[in-house]
Amino acid sequence: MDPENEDLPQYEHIFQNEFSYRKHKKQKEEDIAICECKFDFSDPHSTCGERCLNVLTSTECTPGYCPCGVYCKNQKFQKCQYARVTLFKTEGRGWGLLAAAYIKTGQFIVEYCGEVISWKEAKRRSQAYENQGLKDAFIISLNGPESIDATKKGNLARFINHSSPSALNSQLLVSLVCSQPNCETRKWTVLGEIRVGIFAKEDIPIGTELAYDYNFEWYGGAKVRCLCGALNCSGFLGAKSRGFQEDTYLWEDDDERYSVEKIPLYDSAEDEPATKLLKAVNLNSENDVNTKSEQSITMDVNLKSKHQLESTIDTVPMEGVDVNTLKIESPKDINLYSQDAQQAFSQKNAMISRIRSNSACRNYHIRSGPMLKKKSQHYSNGKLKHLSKKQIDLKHLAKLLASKEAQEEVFRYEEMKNEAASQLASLYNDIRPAIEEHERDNQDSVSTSVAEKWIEASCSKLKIEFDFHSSILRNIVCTPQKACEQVKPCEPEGHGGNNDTEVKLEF
Ligand SMILES: C[S@@+](CC[C@H](N)C(=O)[O-])C[C@H]1O[C@@H](n2cnc3c(N)ncnc32)[C@H](O)[C@@H]1O
Repeated sequence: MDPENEDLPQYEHIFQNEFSYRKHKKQKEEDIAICECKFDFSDPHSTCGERCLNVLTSTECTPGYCPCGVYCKNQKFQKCQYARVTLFKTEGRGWGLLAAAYIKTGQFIVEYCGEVISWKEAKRRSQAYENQGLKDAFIISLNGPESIDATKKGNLARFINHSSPSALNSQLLVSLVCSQPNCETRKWTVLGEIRVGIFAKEDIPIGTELAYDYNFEWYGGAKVRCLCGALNCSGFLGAKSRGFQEDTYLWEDDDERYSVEKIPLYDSAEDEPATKLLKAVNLNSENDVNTKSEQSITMDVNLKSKHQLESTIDTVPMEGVDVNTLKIESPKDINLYSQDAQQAFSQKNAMISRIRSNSACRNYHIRSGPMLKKKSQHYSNGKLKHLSKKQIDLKHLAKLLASKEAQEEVFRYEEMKNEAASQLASLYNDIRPAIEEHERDNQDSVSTSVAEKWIEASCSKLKIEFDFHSSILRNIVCTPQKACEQVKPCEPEGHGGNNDTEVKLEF
Protein backbone atom coordinates (compact mmCIF):
# COMPACT_ATOMS: atom_id res chain seq x y z
CA MET A 1 0.00 0.00 0.00
CA ASP A 2 1.19 3.54 -0.75
CA PRO A 3 2.63 4.84 2.55
CA GLU A 4 0.81 8.13 1.91
CA ASN A 5 -2.48 6.27 2.18
CA GLU A 6 -1.58 4.02 5.05
CA ASP A 7 -3.86 5.81 7.43
CA LEU A 8 -6.90 5.48 5.19
CA PRO A 9 -9.87 4.66 7.36
CA GLN A 10 -11.01 1.09 7.65
CA TYR A 11 -14.69 0.44 7.52
CA GLU A 12 -17.10 -1.71 5.62
CA HIS A 13 -18.65 0.16 2.71
CA ILE A 14 -22.41 -0.41 2.62
CA PHE A 15 -25.03 0.85 0.18
CA GLN A 16 -28.03 1.00 2.44
CA ASN A 17 -28.73 1.10 6.15
CA GLU A 18 -28.35 -2.12 8.07
CA PHE A 19 -30.73 -3.14 10.81
CA SER A 20 -29.46 -5.22 13.65
CA TYR A 21 -31.67 -4.42 16.62
CA ARG A 22 -34.96 -4.52 14.74
CA LYS A 23 -36.33 -5.67 11.43
CA HIS A 24 -36.56 -3.36 8.43
CA LYS A 25 -40.14 -2.08 8.34
CA LYS A 26 -42.39 -3.56 5.66
CA GLN A 27 -44.43 -0.85 4.03
CA LYS A 28 -48.13 -1.61 4.25
CA GLU A 29 -50.11 -1.00 1.09
CA GLU A 30 -52.43 1.41 2.86
CA ASP A 31 -49.41 3.49 3.87
CA ILE A 32 -48.01 3.90 0.38
CA ALA A 33 -48.12 7.52 -0.69
CA ILE A 34 -49.31 7.84 -4.26
CA CYS A 35 -48.76 11.16 -5.98
CA GLU A 36 -50.90 12.72 -8.68
CA CYS A 37 -48.14 13.36 -11.22
CA LYS A 38 -48.64 12.20 -14.81
CA PHE A 39 -45.71 11.76 -17.14
CA ASP A 40 -46.14 13.55 -20.44
CA PHE A 41 -43.49 12.70 -23.07
CA SER A 42 -43.55 16.26 -24.46
CA ASP A 43 -42.80 17.74 -21.01
CA PRO A 44 -39.83 16.26 -19.17
CA HIS A 45 -40.76 18.28 -16.05
CA SER A 46 -44.09 16.52 -15.77
CA THR A 47 -42.60 13.58 -13.89
CA CYS A 48 -42.31 13.78 -10.07
CA GLY A 49 -40.48 17.04 -9.43
CA GLU A 50 -40.83 20.02 -7.12
CA ARG A 51 -44.62 19.98 -7.23
CA CYS A 52 -45.03 16.26 -6.66
CA LEU A 53 -47.00 15.70 -3.45
CA ASN A 54 -44.50 13.09 -2.34
CA VAL A 55 -41.51 15.36 -2.97
CA LEU A 56 -43.27 18.12 -1.04
CA THR A 57 -43.61 15.84 1.95
CA SER A 58 -40.08 14.38 1.65
CA THR A 59 -41.38 10.95 0.74
CA GLU A 60 -40.00 8.85 -2.08
CA CYS A 61 -42.42 7.29 -4.55
CA THR A 62 -42.87 3.55 -4.25
CA PRO A 63 -41.93 1.64 -7.42
CA GLY A 64 -44.99 0.04 -8.97
CA TYR A 65 -47.31 2.62 -7.42
CA CYS A 66 -46.09 5.91 -8.91
CA PRO A 67 -48.26 7.04 -11.84
CA CYS A 68 -45.06 8.05 -13.70
CA GLY A 69 -43.81 4.45 -13.61
CA VAL A 70 -40.22 4.07 -14.76
CA TYR A 71 -40.02 7.82 -15.49
CA CYS A 72 -40.44 8.70 -11.81
CA LYS A 73 -37.60 10.94 -10.66
CA ASN A 74 -38.45 10.70 -7.00
CA GLN A 75 -36.55 7.54 -6.04
CA LYS A 76 -33.09 8.99 -5.52
CA PHE A 77 -32.31 7.22 -2.23
CA GLN A 78 -33.57 3.93 -3.61
CA LYS A 79 -31.51 4.27 -6.79
CA CYS A 80 -28.42 5.74 -5.03
CA GLN A 81 -28.45 8.77 -7.36
CA TYR A 82 -25.54 10.52 -5.67
CA ALA A 83 -23.34 13.46 -6.66
CA ARG A 84 -19.69 12.94 -7.60
CA VAL A 85 -17.41 13.54 -4.63
CA THR A 86 -13.74 13.15 -3.80
CA LEU A 87 -12.16 11.90 -0.59
CA PHE A 88 -9.22 14.03 0.55
CA LYS A 89 -7.00 14.58 3.54
CA THR A 90 -7.61 17.83 5.38
CA GLU A 91 -5.29 19.65 7.68
CA GLY A 92 -6.23 18.82 11.23
CA ARG A 93 -9.68 17.40 10.59
CA GLY A 94 -8.84 13.97 9.24
CA TRP A 95 -10.43 13.00 5.93
CA GLY A 96 -13.04 15.09 4.20
CA LEU A 97 -15.10 15.17 1.01
CA LEU A 98 -14.83 17.56 -1.92
CA ALA A 99 -17.30 18.14 -4.73
CA ALA A 100 -15.89 16.33 -7.78
CA ALA A 101 -18.44 17.99 -10.07
CA TYR A 102 -20.58 21.12 -9.81
CA ILE A 103 -23.40 20.52 -7.32
CA LYS A 104 -26.60 22.55 -7.58
CA THR A 105 -28.59 24.04 -4.67
CA GLY A 106 -30.96 21.46 -3.24
CA GLN A 107 -29.23 18.56 -4.98
CA PHE A 108 -29.18 15.23 -3.18
CA ILE A 109 -25.49 14.48 -2.56
CA VAL A 110 -25.36 11.20 -0.71
CA GLU A 111 -27.30 9.19 1.83
CA TYR A 112 -25.83 8.92 5.34
CA CYS A 113 -25.68 5.13 5.61
CA GLY A 114 -24.77 3.03 8.60
CA GLU A 115 -26.23 0.70 11.16
CA VAL A 116 -29.63 1.74 12.50
CA ILE A 117 -29.50 1.37 16.27
CA SER A 118 -31.62 2.36 19.23
CA TRP A 119 -30.82 5.53 21.08
CA LYS A 120 -29.74 3.52 24.12
CA GLU A 121 -27.35 1.49 21.99
CA ALA A 122 -26.02 4.73 20.50
CA LYS A 123 -25.22 5.94 23.99
CA ARG A 124 -23.55 2.65 24.85
CA ARG A 125 -21.51 2.48 21.64
CA SER A 126 -20.50 6.11 21.84
CA GLN A 127 -19.03 5.49 25.29
CA ALA A 128 -17.38 2.25 24.16
CA TYR A 129 -15.77 3.94 21.12
CA GLU A 130 -14.49 6.69 23.32
CA ASN A 131 -13.03 4.15 25.75
CA GLN A 132 -11.36 2.41 22.81
CA GLY A 133 -9.72 5.70 21.93
CA LEU A 134 -11.66 6.33 18.70
CA LYS A 135 -11.44 10.03 18.09
CA ASP A 136 -13.72 10.38 15.10
CA ALA A 137 -17.43 10.15 15.85
CA PHE A 138 -19.85 8.77 13.28
CA ILE A 139 -23.18 8.41 15.11
CA ILE A 140 -25.94 10.77 14.10
CA SER A 141 -29.55 11.00 15.12
CA LEU A 142 -32.09 9.39 12.78
CA ASN A 143 -35.30 10.22 14.62
CA GLY A 144 -36.12 10.55 18.34
CA PRO A 145 -35.53 6.96 19.38
CA GLU A 146 -33.03 5.83 16.75
CA SER A 147 -29.57 6.72 15.51
CA ILE A 148 -27.30 5.77 12.60
CA ASP A 149 -23.83 4.51 13.41
CA ALA A 150 -21.40 4.70 10.48
CA THR A 151 -18.30 3.87 12.53
CA LYS A 152 -17.77 0.33 11.29
CA LYS A 153 -20.22 0.17 8.41
CA GLY A 154 -21.03 3.20 6.34
CA ASN A 155 -20.54 5.02 3.08
CA LEU A 156 -18.81 8.21 1.94
CA ALA A 157 -21.21 10.44 3.87
CA ARG A 158 -19.26 9.45 6.98
CA PHE A 159 -16.35 11.60 5.79
CA ILE A 160 -18.20 14.90 5.60
CA ASN A 161 -16.78 17.25 8.21
CA HIS A 162 -18.52 19.79 10.38
CA SER A 163 -18.65 23.52 10.08
CA SER A 164 -20.71 25.98 12.14
CA PRO A 165 -22.89 28.60 10.49
CA SER A 166 -21.43 32.06 10.99
CA ALA A 167 -23.37 34.97 12.42
CA LEU A 168 -21.34 37.35 10.29
CA ASN A 169 -23.36 39.59 8.06
CA SER A 170 -20.67 40.31 5.55
CA GLN A 171 -20.39 37.51 3.00
CA LEU A 172 -16.96 38.72 2.00
CA LEU A 173 -15.71 38.59 5.58
CA VAL A 174 -17.21 35.17 6.06
CA SER A 175 -15.48 33.80 3.00
CA LEU A 176 -12.18 35.23 4.17
CA VAL A 177 -12.18 34.04 7.74
CA CYS A 178 -14.10 30.81 7.98
CA SER A 179 -15.78 27.93 6.27
CA GLN A 180 -19.56 27.69 6.16
CA PRO A 181 -21.85 24.69 6.03
CA ASN A 182 -22.74 24.27 2.35
CA CYS A 183 -24.75 21.10 2.97
CA GLU A 184 -27.48 20.05 5.33
CA THR A 185 -29.06 16.80 6.44
CA ARG A 186 -32.67 16.12 5.51
CA LYS A 187 -34.85 13.25 6.54
CA TRP A 188 -36.86 11.42 3.93
CA THR A 189 -39.38 8.62 4.19
CA VAL A 190 -38.35 5.84 1.83
CA LEU A 191 -40.52 2.73 1.59
CA GLY A 192 -41.80 3.37 5.12
CA GLU A 193 -38.40 3.94 6.74
CA ILE A 194 -36.86 7.30 7.59
CA ARG A 195 -33.48 7.86 5.93
CA VAL A 196 -31.00 10.71 6.22
CA GLY A 197 -29.62 12.43 3.13
CA ILE A 198 -26.98 15.11 2.70
CA PHE A 199 -28.28 17.87 0.44
CA ALA A 200 -26.62 20.98 -1.01
CA LYS A 201 -27.71 24.21 0.71
CA GLU A 202 -26.25 26.23 -2.14
CA ASP A 203 -24.44 25.81 -5.46
CA ILE A 204 -21.13 24.07 -4.72
CA PRO A 205 -18.30 24.52 -7.22
CA ILE A 206 -16.03 21.62 -8.07
CA GLY A 207 -13.14 21.22 -5.60
CA THR A 208 -15.04 22.77 -2.66
CA GLU A 209 -15.08 20.89 0.63
CA LEU A 210 -18.51 19.64 1.69
CA ALA A 211 -19.52 20.46 5.26
CA TYR A 212 -22.66 20.55 7.34
CA ASP A 213 -23.51 21.71 10.82
CA TYR A 214 -23.31 18.69 13.17
CA ASN A 215 -24.85 20.64 15.97
CA PHE A 216 -28.33 19.24 16.03
CA GLU A 217 -27.60 15.83 14.61
CA TRP A 218 -24.49 14.58 16.26
CA TYR A 219 -24.31 11.99 18.93
CA GLY A 220 -21.30 12.61 21.12
CA GLY A 221 -18.27 10.39 21.05
CA ALA A 222 -15.00 11.96 22.18
CA LYS A 223 -15.49 15.67 22.65
CA VAL A 224 -13.55 17.22 19.83
CA ARG A 225 -12.45 20.81 19.60
CA CYS A 226 -13.94 22.23 16.43
CA LEU A 227 -11.54 23.65 13.86
CA CYS A 228 -14.16 24.97 11.45
CA GLY A 229 -13.10 28.56 12.07
CA ALA A 230 -16.61 30.08 12.31
CA LEU A 231 -16.62 33.10 14.60
CA ASN A 232 -19.62 31.98 16.60
CA CYS A 233 -18.57 28.33 16.65
CA SER A 234 -19.64 26.62 19.89
CA GLY A 235 -16.09 25.32 20.23
CA PHE A 236 -16.91 21.61 20.23
CA LEU A 237 -18.36 19.32 17.63
CA GLY A 238 -22.06 18.74 18.15
CA ALA A 239 -22.16 20.96 21.21
CA LYS A 240 -25.87 21.53 20.75
CA SER A 241 -26.70 17.91 20.10
CA ARG A 242 -28.71 15.79 22.49
CA GLY A 243 -25.77 13.47 23.11
CA PHE A 244 -23.39 16.27 23.95
CA GLN A 245 -25.81 18.08 26.21
CA GLU A 246 -26.77 14.96 28.10
CA ASP A 247 -23.13 14.16 28.62
CA THR A 248 -22.29 17.60 29.77
CA TYR A 249 -25.02 19.37 31.63
CA LEU A 250 -28.61 18.60 30.75
CA TRP A 251 -28.85 15.46 32.82
CA GLU A 252 -26.28 16.23 35.40
CA ASP A 253 -26.14 19.97 35.53
CA ASP A 254 -25.17 20.03 39.16
CA ASP A 255 -22.49 17.37 38.79
CA GLU A 256 -19.00 18.85 38.62
CA ARG A 257 -17.74 15.98 36.45
CA TYR A 258 -19.93 17.13 33.60
CA SER A 259 -18.89 20.72 33.39
CA VAL A 260 -17.55 21.58 29.95
CA GLU A 261 -14.16 22.59 31.38
CA LYS A 262 -13.65 19.07 32.72
CA ILE A 263 -14.14 17.42 29.34
CA PRO A 264 -10.86 16.05 27.99
CA LEU A 265 -10.08 17.59 24.64
CA TYR A 266 -9.09 15.77 21.55
CA ASP A 267 -7.68 18.29 19.17
CA SER A 268 -7.21 16.54 15.86
CA ALA A 269 -4.86 19.34 14.78
CA GLU A 270 -2.30 17.92 17.19
CA ASP A 271 -2.18 14.73 15.14
CA GLU A 272 -1.50 16.44 11.85
CA PRO A 273 1.64 18.28 10.84
CA ALA A 274 0.37 21.68 9.77
CA THR A 275 2.54 21.63 6.69
CA LYS A 276 1.18 18.34 5.40
CA LEU A 277 -0.18 18.79 1.90
CA LEU A 278 -3.81 18.16 1.21
CA LYS A 279 -4.16 14.84 -0.45
CA ALA A 280 -7.20 13.94 -2.46
CA VAL A 281 -8.28 10.39 -2.88
CA ASN A 282 -9.73 9.39 -6.21
CA LEU A 283 -11.70 6.19 -6.58
CA ASN A 284 -13.54 6.80 -9.80
CA SER A 285 -15.34 3.50 -10.06
CA GLU A 286 -14.55 -0.06 -9.39
CA ASN A 287 -13.79 -0.56 -13.09
CA ASP A 288 -10.86 1.85 -12.94
CA VAL A 289 -9.15 0.38 -9.99
CA ASN A 290 -5.84 -0.48 -11.53
CA THR A 291 -3.85 2.69 -12.02
CA LYS A 292 -2.20 5.01 -9.54
CA SER A 293 -0.82 8.49 -9.37
CA GLU A 294 0.88 10.04 -6.38
CA GLN A 295 -1.35 12.97 -5.61
CA SER A 296 -4.95 11.98 -5.39
CA ILE A 297 -7.67 9.44 -5.40
CA THR A 298 -11.20 10.40 -6.50
CA MET A 299 -14.19 8.44 -5.36
CA ASP A 300 -17.46 8.22 -7.23
CA VAL A 301 -20.06 7.35 -4.67
CA ASN A 302 -22.24 5.70 -7.29
CA LEU A 303 -20.31 2.49 -6.73
CA LYS A 304 -22.29 -0.48 -7.80
CA SER A 305 -21.13 -3.28 -5.54
CA LYS A 306 -20.25 -3.82 -1.93
CA HIS A 307 -16.57 -3.61 -1.15
CA GLN A 308 -14.24 -2.59 1.62
CA LEU A 309 -12.61 0.74 1.08
CA GLU A 310 -9.52 -0.62 2.75
CA SER A 311 -9.04 -3.32 0.14
CA THR A 312 -9.81 -1.01 -2.79
CA ILE A 313 -7.37 1.71 -1.88
CA ASP A 314 -4.35 -0.33 -2.92
CA THR A 315 -5.43 -0.46 -6.50
CA VAL A 316 -7.30 2.79 -7.05
CA PRO A 317 -6.55 5.14 -9.93
CA MET A 318 -4.84 8.38 -8.95
CA GLU A 319 -5.38 11.72 -10.55
CA GLY A 320 -3.39 14.87 -9.98
CA VAL A 321 -5.37 17.45 -8.04
CA ASP A 322 -4.23 21.01 -8.11
CA VAL A 323 -4.15 21.80 -4.42
CA ASN A 324 -4.52 25.49 -5.28
CA THR A 325 -7.93 24.83 -6.74
CA LEU A 326 -9.17 23.36 -3.49
CA LYS A 327 -10.88 25.93 -1.42
CA ILE A 328 -12.77 26.21 1.77
CA GLU A 329 -16.28 27.26 1.11
CA SER A 330 -17.41 30.74 0.29
CA PRO A 331 -21.16 30.90 0.54
CA LYS A 332 -23.45 32.86 -1.72
CA ASP A 333 -26.14 33.13 0.86
CA ILE A 334 -25.78 33.12 4.58
CA ASN A 335 -28.81 31.63 6.14
CA LEU A 336 -29.28 32.44 9.76
CA TYR A 337 -32.22 30.15 10.40
CA SER A 338 -31.48 26.84 12.01
CA GLN A 339 -31.65 23.94 9.64
CA ASP A 340 -34.11 22.11 11.85
CA ALA A 341 -36.47 25.05 12.01
CA GLN A 342 -36.42 25.51 8.24
CA GLN A 343 -36.95 21.87 7.64
CA ALA A 344 -39.77 21.67 10.15
CA PHE A 345 -41.40 24.69 8.51
CA SER A 346 -41.22 23.37 4.98
CA GLN A 347 -42.32 19.92 6.04
CA LYS A 348 -45.24 21.37 7.97
CA ASN A 349 -46.32 23.37 4.95
CA ALA A 350 -46.00 20.36 2.76
CA MET A 351 -48.01 18.32 5.23
CA ILE A 352 -50.77 20.92 5.35
CA SER A 353 -51.08 20.96 1.58
CA ARG A 354 -51.15 17.19 1.60
CA ILE A 355 -53.90 17.01 4.20
CA ARG A 356 -55.87 19.61 2.24
CA SER A 357 -55.52 17.68 -0.97
CA ASN A 358 -56.71 14.63 0.97
CA SER A 359 -55.41 12.50 -1.83
CA ALA A 360 -52.82 10.09 -0.61
CA CYS A 361 -51.99 7.55 2.00
CA ARG A 362 -48.85 8.20 3.99
CA ASN A 363 -47.28 8.17 7.40
CA TYR A 364 -47.81 11.08 9.73
CA HIS A 365 -45.90 11.85 12.88
CA ILE A 366 -47.84 12.44 16.04
CA ARG A 367 -46.41 13.56 19.31
CA SER A 368 -47.19 11.75 22.53
CA GLY A 369 -50.71 11.85 23.89
CA PRO A 370 -51.81 15.06 25.54
CA MET A 371 -53.56 13.30 28.38
CA LEU A 372 -50.57 11.22 29.24
CA LYS A 373 -47.99 13.90 29.55
CA LYS A 374 -48.11 16.87 31.82
CA LYS A 375 -47.46 20.25 30.31
CA SER A 376 -43.90 21.16 31.07
CA GLN A 377 -41.62 24.12 30.81
CA HIS A 378 -37.84 24.27 30.78
CA TYR A 379 -35.97 25.97 33.55
CA SER A 380 -32.92 27.84 32.40
CA ASN A 381 -30.73 24.98 33.60
CA GLY A 382 -32.45 22.64 31.16
CA LYS A 383 -34.52 20.73 33.72
CA LEU A 384 -38.25 20.40 33.39
CA LYS A 385 -40.90 21.85 35.58
CA HIS A 386 -44.42 20.50 35.32
CA LEU A 387 -47.36 22.82 35.02
CA SER A 388 -50.77 21.57 36.02
CA LYS A 389 -53.90 23.13 34.55
CA LYS A 390 -56.24 24.67 37.11
CA GLN A 391 -59.57 22.92 37.18
CA ILE A 392 -62.90 24.68 37.21
CA ASP A 393 -65.11 23.78 40.17
CA LEU A 394 -68.19 23.31 38.06
CA LYS A 395 -70.60 22.37 40.84
CA HIS A 396 -69.71 25.52 42.70
CA LEU A 397 -69.97 27.56 39.55
CA ALA A 398 -73.30 26.08 38.47
CA LYS A 399 -74.91 27.23 41.71
CA LEU A 400 -74.22 30.76 40.62
CA LEU A 401 -75.83 30.51 37.21
CA ALA A 402 -79.12 32.20 36.54
CA SER A 403 -81.30 29.32 35.44
CA LYS A 404 -81.60 25.55 35.63
CA GLU A 405 -81.25 25.48 31.82
CA ALA A 406 -77.95 27.29 32.07
CA GLN A 407 -76.73 24.82 34.69
CA GLU A 408 -77.82 21.85 32.60
CA GLU A 409 -76.12 23.28 29.56
CA VAL A 410 -72.69 23.60 31.21
CA PHE A 411 -72.99 20.12 32.72
CA ARG A 412 -73.89 18.72 29.30
CA TYR A 413 -70.86 20.37 27.75
CA GLU A 414 -68.68 19.09 30.54
CA GLU A 415 -69.85 15.55 29.88
CA MET A 416 -69.12 15.91 26.16
CA LYS A 417 -65.71 17.35 26.95
CA ASN A 418 -64.84 14.39 29.18
CA GLU A 419 -66.03 11.98 26.53
CA ALA A 420 -63.85 13.63 23.87
CA ALA A 421 -60.85 13.47 26.20
CA SER A 422 -61.35 9.80 26.96
CA GLN A 423 -61.76 9.01 23.23
CA LEU A 424 -58.42 10.64 22.55
CA ALA A 425 -56.83 8.78 25.46
CA SER A 426 -58.10 5.42 24.25
CA LEU A 427 -56.84 6.19 20.74
CA TYR A 428 -53.44 6.89 22.24
CA ASN A 429 -53.61 3.56 24.03
CA ASP A 430 -54.26 1.84 20.67
CA ILE A 431 -51.07 3.32 19.30
CA ARG A 432 -49.00 2.72 22.41
CA PRO A 433 -48.16 -1.01 21.85
CA ALA A 434 -46.51 -0.22 18.53
CA ILE A 435 -44.42 2.40 20.26
CA GLU A 436 -43.49 0.27 23.22
CA GLU A 437 -42.43 -2.53 20.94
CA HIS A 438 -39.30 -0.56 20.16
CA GLU A 439 -38.98 1.01 23.58
CA ARG A 440 -40.02 4.31 22.13
CA ASP A 441 -41.18 7.03 24.38
CA ASN A 442 -42.84 9.10 21.71
CA GLN A 443 -44.99 8.26 18.74
CA ASP A 444 -43.14 7.81 15.55
CA SER A 445 -44.87 6.65 12.42
CA VAL A 446 -48.49 5.65 12.57
CA SER A 447 -50.70 4.58 9.73
CA THR A 448 -52.77 7.15 7.87
CA SER A 449 -56.07 5.83 9.17
CA VAL A 450 -54.92 6.13 12.79
CA ALA A 451 -53.43 9.56 12.10
CA GLU A 452 -56.70 10.75 10.62
CA LYS A 453 -58.67 9.42 13.58
CA TRP A 454 -56.17 11.13 15.86
CA ILE A 455 -56.55 14.49 14.12
CA GLU A 456 -60.34 14.15 14.15
CA ALA A 457 -60.42 13.24 17.85
CA SER A 458 -58.02 16.07 18.76
CA CYS A 459 -60.12 18.58 16.84
CA SER A 460 -63.37 17.42 18.48
CA LYS A 461 -61.73 17.66 21.87
CA LEU A 462 -60.56 21.21 21.19
CA LYS A 463 -63.95 22.22 19.80
CA ILE A 464 -65.87 20.83 22.73
CA GLU A 465 -63.50 22.48 25.19
CA PHE A 466 -64.13 25.76 23.42
CA ASP A 467 -67.91 25.22 23.53
CA PHE A 468 -67.73 24.31 27.21
CA HIS A 469 -65.82 27.43 28.15
CA SER A 470 -67.92 29.69 26.01
CA SER A 471 -71.07 28.21 27.51
CA ILE A 472 -69.78 29.07 30.98
CA LEU A 473 -68.85 32.59 29.94
CA ARG A 474 -72.14 33.18 28.13
CA ASN A 475 -74.16 32.01 31.10
CA ILE A 476 -72.07 33.99 33.55
CA VAL A 477 -72.59 37.10 31.48
CA CYS A 478 -76.34 36.54 31.66
CA THR A 479 -76.20 35.94 35.40
CA PRO A 480 -75.22 39.23 37.08
CA GLN A 481 -78.68 40.74 36.86
CA LYS A 482 -80.14 37.77 38.66
CA ALA A 483 -77.21 37.64 40.99
CA CYS A 484 -77.75 41.26 41.90
CA GLU A 485 -81.41 40.61 42.55
CA GLN A 486 -81.05 37.35 44.46
CA VAL A 487 -77.63 37.31 45.99
CA LYS A 488 -76.38 39.70 48.58
CA PRO A 489 -73.17 41.44 47.58
CA CYS A 490 -70.29 39.43 48.92
CA GLU A 491 -68.10 40.75 51.65
CA PRO A 492 -64.36 40.24 51.85
CA GLU A 493 -63.21 37.02 53.49
CA GLY A 494 -62.94 37.21 57.26
CA HIS A 495 -65.74 39.77 57.43
CA GLY A 496 -68.53 37.27 57.72
CA GLY A 497 -69.24 37.37 53.98
CA ASN A 498 -70.64 34.42 52.07
CA ASN A 499 -67.85 33.23 49.80
CA ASP A 500 -70.23 30.96 47.88
CA THR A 501 -71.48 33.94 45.98
CA GLU A 502 -68.13 34.89 44.56
CA VAL A 503 -67.66 33.93 40.94
CA LYS A 504 -64.03 32.92 40.58
CA LEU A 505 -63.07 31.70 37.15
CA GLU A 506 -59.69 30.19 36.68
CA PHE A 507 -58.88 28.50 33.40
C1 LIG B 1 -18.01 12.03 10.58
S1 LIG B 1 -16.33 12.16 10.91
C2 LIG B 1 -15.77 13.09 9.55
C3 LIG B 1 -14.67 12.37 8.85
C4 LIG B 1 -13.38 12.39 9.60
N1 LIG B 1 -12.69 13.63 9.35
C5 LIG B 1 -12.49 11.22 9.24
O1 LIG B 1 -11.34 11.39 8.93
O2 LIG B 1 -13.01 10.09 9.26
C6 LIG B 1 -16.37 13.27 12.26
C7 LIG B 1 -15.00 13.48 12.87
O3 LIG B 1 -14.19 14.30 12.02
C8 LIG B 1 -13.48 15.26 12.79
N2 LIG B 1 -14.00 16.61 12.44
C9 LIG B 1 -15.04 16.87 11.63
N3 LIG B 1 -15.23 18.21 11.53
C10 LIG B 1 -14.33 18.80 12.30
C11 LIG B 1 -14.04 20.15 12.64
N4 LIG B 1 -14.73 21.16 12.16
N5 LIG B 1 -13.02 20.39 13.50
C12 LIG B 1 -12.29 19.37 14.01
N6 LIG B 1 -12.51 18.08 13.73
C13 LIG B 1 -13.52 17.77 12.90
C14 LIG B 1 -13.77 14.94 14.26
O4 LIG B 1 -12.78 14.08 14.73
C15 LIG B 1 -15.11 14.22 14.17
O5 LIG B 1 -15.32 13.35 15.25
